[in-house]
Amino acid sequence: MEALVSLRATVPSLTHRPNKLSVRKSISMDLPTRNSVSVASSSSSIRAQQIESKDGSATVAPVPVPEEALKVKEWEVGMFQNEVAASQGIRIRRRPPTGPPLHYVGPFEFRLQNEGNTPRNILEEIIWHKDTEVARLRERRPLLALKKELENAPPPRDFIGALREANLRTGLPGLIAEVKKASPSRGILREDFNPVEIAQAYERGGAACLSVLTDEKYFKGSFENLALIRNAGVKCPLLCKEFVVDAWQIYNARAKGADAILLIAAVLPDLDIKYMTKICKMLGLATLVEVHNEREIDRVVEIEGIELIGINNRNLETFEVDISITKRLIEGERGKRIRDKGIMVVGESGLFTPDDIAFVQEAGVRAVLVGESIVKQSDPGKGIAGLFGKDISLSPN
Ligand SMILES: O=P(O)(O)OC[C@@H](O)[C@@H](O)c1c[nH]c2ccccc12
Repeated sequence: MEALVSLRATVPSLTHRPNKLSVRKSISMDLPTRNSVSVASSSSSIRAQQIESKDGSATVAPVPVPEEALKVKEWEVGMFQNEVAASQGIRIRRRPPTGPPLHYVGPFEFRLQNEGNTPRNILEEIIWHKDTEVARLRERRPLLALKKELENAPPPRDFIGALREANLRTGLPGLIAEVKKASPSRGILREDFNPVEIAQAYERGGAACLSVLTDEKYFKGSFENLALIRNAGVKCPLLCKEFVVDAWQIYNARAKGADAILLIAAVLPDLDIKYMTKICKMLGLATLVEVHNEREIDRVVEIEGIELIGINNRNLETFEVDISITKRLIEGERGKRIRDKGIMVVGESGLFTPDDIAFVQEAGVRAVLVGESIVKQSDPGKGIAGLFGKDISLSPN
């Protein structure tokens, strides 16, 4: 049996896009386990209203009272973001598309599993989790409080300048060495994980900059690690490796001592990247904008103020790694455009040997971002010499 749940008249603010609010749901009598429907009583704060359903018959549907209209509005914004993103080829949805918040769906709550509520891949799962995580954190420390903290933050250092300098000094790509304990694709990379010791070893080994993972749930990182490394006196500029979905996170990163932050083009529409880059500039942070395919790099190159683009050889949706992606994305005309604009390119992920480094250098990168191959070594500093095939520390012995 098929039922059409029309939300049109339940959310007055959405009537300008009524077609987006008709949700077709299959409800069968003997509920199959994969499409199970859980039903709970609706909130008492919902008023009922008569609406016309598709076939013209009148039905009763709930109307949110004003204090809850805000939640609906938030949901609407989320949906709108998903649409803008999709128009730019972004497949990652910022929020689960089935909504609005449960009890607006009808006189009963309907929650259909595996019908849009399930993330399509790991990146989408991370983003959905991040969105709620940030909303919670933001409530506890509003932007205004965070802005105050900035006054006491250690001053930002020149991330891109350090990469350029290292490239000139060694004739090899400047190294961003990643402090990485684990990842969803590789599991735990290092059991005895002391972030400060690893950071100091990287610095001694000749890293130009460090990348510190701050996501807790999926990468076992933390902002505490970032602050510890900064406060231990490590001089290499620090990249905050986060999944940014909200400008609040940029202020937070700077407050913790970051010198640069990652923005992922597979997640953020152009306008977000543009305005987040502006905020970063204002705060003295560099942005590393990460891309993985032609469409993303073409979008990013045209955004005003972009200075550093990272090409991730790992597809964050499937975990597949292929270092020839770096080469493919900066070949020919596209590469020329990037060089003409003076944008520095970073080759990211899956780099293990001197041959790998030579391959991406030949392709045109002037910096690399490396985690697994060096963090796994008993002495991560010596791991750098192994990666480059030579000692690149400032005082080689
Ligand atoms: O450990 P690897 O394969 O050397 O990769 C490092 C870095 O490129 C990778 O951790 C990374 C690149 N982009 C990301 C975005 C989020 C989390 C992690 C990443």
